[in-house]
Amino acid sequence: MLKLTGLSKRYDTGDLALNDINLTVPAGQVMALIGPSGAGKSTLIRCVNRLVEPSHGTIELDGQDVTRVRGARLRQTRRQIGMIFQNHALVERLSVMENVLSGRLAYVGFWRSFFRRFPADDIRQAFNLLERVGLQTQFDKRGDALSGGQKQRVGIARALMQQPKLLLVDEPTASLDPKTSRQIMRLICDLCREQQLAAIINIHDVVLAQQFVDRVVGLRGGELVFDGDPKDLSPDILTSIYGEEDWSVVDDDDDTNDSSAPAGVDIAGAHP
Ligand SMILES: Nc1ncnc2c1ncn2[C@@H]1O[C@H](COP(=O)(O)OP(=O)(O)OP(=O)(O)O)[C@@H](O)[C@H]1O
Repeated sequence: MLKLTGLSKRYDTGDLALNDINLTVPAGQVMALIGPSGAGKSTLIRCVNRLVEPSHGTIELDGQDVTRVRGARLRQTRRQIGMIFQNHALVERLSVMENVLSGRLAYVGFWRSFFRRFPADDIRQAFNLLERVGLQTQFDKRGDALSGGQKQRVGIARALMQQPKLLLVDEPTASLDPKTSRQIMRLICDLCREQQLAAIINIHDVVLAQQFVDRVVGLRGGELVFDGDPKDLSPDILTSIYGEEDWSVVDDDDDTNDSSAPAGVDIAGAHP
């Protein structure tokens, strides 16, 4: 479980990127973080993995205050947080298997991993994860020989190799086609539920998020302006997050707008 209490961040430039954010994400819950550009989504994620130092407030992971830990404790904390990136961040010249095993780097140490001496259990776990993400037959392919969707699956398997308590996911579908985007969102959400991981997904595609996540949090100007069920994202609430827009206008070429959208909510075409 992740708990943020009174989390604020003011950058040296004077920008107040987060203002008194209070949030609890229980194990197994997938939360989408939405909001316009500059709302503070990346800052929140960076505070949690401690790439950015919060100005005020606390961050607790499974009851442990990780807000100001340093050195070995910071490394231990980061081990518990799996990251999935928009650009996959694979080592392109390494194989799929080597990329997945690199998720164990923080556990096995540099020299052992440098000589590729991973324990047999790690290799077994990597094969299991590759099977789970549908890449078991591609384990010896180089990273640069994969499609965008396949790279993202490797990124997911690598994050899970860490055996994290929390997943932080940054725009996982930004460069993917609509069908692959849905498959990747479904995979991430299913895995979080199966493995009882808390997850925060920073995502711009509101319709896609609504179809898969358990909860949506909306930020605007560093403030939390919505925290609720995806099906409660009404046009009024979307306006409170993103500002004035005619949310009922449907784009003809909007492939993600399908009948599986939550019933009773007019979210059609809600692509801010
Ligand atoms: N390193 C930094 N130094 C100073 N100000 C920053 C820094 N990073 C972000 N900001 C400011 O903090 C605010 C929140 O930015 P942030 O990147 O967290 O927003 P975001 O919601 O992730 O935006 P986007 O969707 O465009 O990625 C903005 O006003 C931004 O200009």
